[in-house]
Amino acid sequence: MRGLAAGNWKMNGTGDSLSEIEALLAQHPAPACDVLICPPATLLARMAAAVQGSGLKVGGQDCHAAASGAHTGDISAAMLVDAGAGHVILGHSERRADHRESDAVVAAKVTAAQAAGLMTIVCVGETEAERDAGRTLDIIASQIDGSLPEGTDAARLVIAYEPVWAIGTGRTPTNEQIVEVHEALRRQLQDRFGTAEIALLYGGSVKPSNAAEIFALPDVNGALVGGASLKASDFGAIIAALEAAA
Ligand SMILES: O=C[C@H](O)COP(=O)(O)O
Repeated sequence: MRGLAAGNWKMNGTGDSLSEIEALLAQHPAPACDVLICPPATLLARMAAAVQGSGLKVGGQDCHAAASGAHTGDISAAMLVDAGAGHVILGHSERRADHRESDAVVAAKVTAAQAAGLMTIVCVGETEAERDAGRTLDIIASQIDGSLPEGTDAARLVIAYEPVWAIGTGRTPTNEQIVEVHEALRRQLQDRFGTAEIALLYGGSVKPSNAAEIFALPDVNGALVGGASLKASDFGAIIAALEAAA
């Protein structure tokens, strides 16, 4: 399956930051893997215009489960599509923590986003306390069960495994820990959807210096990158590592 290097800019970036996209396009005019940037919503339409006709895609970082209505500050899936998005990240641990998003809320968003035609990148991952208690695989299996609603379209699904304790900390799991979780995810998704074609991304402190090693692991089909996606030079090096791993 084609690898996916996805960048999540989180709450970073203004109009000036679009120069990083121009630099990335100059470095990777025709990437041999899928490349996605999810900027803040304020930049989505401008970034979509900037990457038009290139191999680079843009996506949202979240959407509301409702199609429209009285939800101040929220954005619907159709609005993301209208702004040029083809993907949306759902259930990121920062949304789960900052906005108390439950698995059921994430599941409702998956239904709405897929109905609007978006590829959905659903995030799962354990906290450090859960890992220390030996509950990692149970937590992740339960997040997958709860966050993927009946009727989920596997062809519009990507899963990102992001250990909460590895996000933005510079710490990463061991290769064995990543493989253990990705193998469990692969089995669970194969059992439920009857396909091994769902891309599994690893996320959490991916950077140019560790990307090649992570991409060489079985059942790792790419990465969801936070901090290192903000600079074209760093994200470009991660894209190159994924291209080389194919
Ligand atoms: O969505 C991205 C992840 O939360 C990873 O963030 P990070 O690469 O800054 O650790």
